[in-house]
Amino acid sequence: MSAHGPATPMTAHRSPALRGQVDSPGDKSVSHRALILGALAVGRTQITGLLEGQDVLDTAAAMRAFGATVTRHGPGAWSVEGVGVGGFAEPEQVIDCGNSGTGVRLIMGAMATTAITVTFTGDASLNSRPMGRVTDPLALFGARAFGRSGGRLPMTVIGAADPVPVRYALPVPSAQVKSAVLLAGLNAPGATVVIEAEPTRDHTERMLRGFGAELTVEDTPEGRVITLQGQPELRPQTVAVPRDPSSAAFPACAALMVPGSEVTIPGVSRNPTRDGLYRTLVEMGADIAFENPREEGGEPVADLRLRNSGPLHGVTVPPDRAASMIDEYPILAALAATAQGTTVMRGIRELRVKESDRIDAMARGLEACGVRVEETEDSLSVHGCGAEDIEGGAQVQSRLDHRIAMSFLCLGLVSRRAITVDDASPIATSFPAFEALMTALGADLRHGTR
Ligand SMILES: O=C(O)C1=C[C@@H](OP(=O)(O)O)[C@@H](O)[C@H](O)C1
Ligand SMILES: C=C(OP(=O)(O)O)C(=O)O
Repeated sequence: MSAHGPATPMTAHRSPALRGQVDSPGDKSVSHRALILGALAVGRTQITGLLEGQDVLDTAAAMRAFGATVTRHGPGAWSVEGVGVGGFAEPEQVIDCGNSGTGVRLIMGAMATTAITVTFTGDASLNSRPMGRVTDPLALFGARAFGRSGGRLPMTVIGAADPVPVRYALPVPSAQVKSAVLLAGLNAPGATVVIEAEPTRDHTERMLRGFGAELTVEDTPEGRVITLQGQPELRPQTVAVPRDPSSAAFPACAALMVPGSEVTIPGVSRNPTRDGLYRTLVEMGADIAFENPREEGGEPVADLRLRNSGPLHGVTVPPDRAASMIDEYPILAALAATAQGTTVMRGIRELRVKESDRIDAMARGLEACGVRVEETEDSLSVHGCGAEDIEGGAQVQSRLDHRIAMSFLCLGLVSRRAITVDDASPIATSFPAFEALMTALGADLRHGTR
């Protein structure tokens, strides 16, 4: 369970060149899925490299509440004794998913076709996010949901006693919605079909296949058509979680902001549904090498080597890239402030329903640091100042959003005057070692407001 403790301000000061290697954390998306599919398999799944961030710990606690035996054996080494598809027990307590949209939405899907009743809640950020995007398709299976106005948590979901399979075209590009439908489809007889017009991260599809489900993916004029045969017996797996490209983005972009930096980040996922930021950085002129490309745990990975070899230039990021870098726009916006010229990010309306309204959070924070921005409902433009000319000197609100906090702490490493984030504690949801790893590279991060 996660309770939000007292705010812990943190301040970033202009730093010397960042140098060294970063063992960045396990992938958050893959970690949630490994725990949930492990809980739905029959037998013991072994996981290495699990992200031990609060979001994932909350999912682990939830899987225990549904009857799985979840054990930590050492750093990142976990096992899950599953209860089988349809075997979830009704939890005795409210399921608290903390700050995690992925956790709550995937777990709602996983329980929606079992005849149990579950009440979900989260922190103030999660309780303000829309759940109708998940409960609408789950209703087609026969599940019912009763939440607060606007489809918000706390919410009680009554799983379908007699589920029917579903054919569903995603109205928003969302891997969470896609995954919720596929996980619900596991306990429905027959074929559940999800159609996505724009490809989103495909970890659920990859992992379902790995656990022995029959799943096909077809590219058609309508989009990607994913077909899952229901009621398989999932076989336990050994899951090696790759390192998270969304977390690696912070040391990577910090290295590209701080003059003279050279940083290596081994074993980062290069899954093409996640690599939009890295494609964008190359277009901006970044010096990045993707070394030793290989496959680990069913995902392509590579060692990233980044050199700061001068200023980057602004680019226009097209809307069709948004899904492949959806969590990286905050750090890209910070990096764009240090580039020459304007960076235009289009097709990003989904950022408004993340842990915070990330377009607004970045726009207001950047303005407070002396950076000129323009926003629309669906876009953000950042006028770069060059690495040496960001004013900084602001206290920025992190709004219970780990990525906003980390983005401004990275920007503070180059700004003239220090940047404070009012609360760095949300960083522990996805990247608990952020401060330690960044400090080891030479970043000047200090607790408090000075
Ligand atoms: O499926 C996932 O693991 C995730 C999907 C994305 O959310 P949406 O599906 O809402 O775009 C992303 O922002 C989130 O951090 C993780
Ligand atoms: C959007 C994010 O996570 P979630 O939706 O799982 O809260 C994120 O980690 O940036």
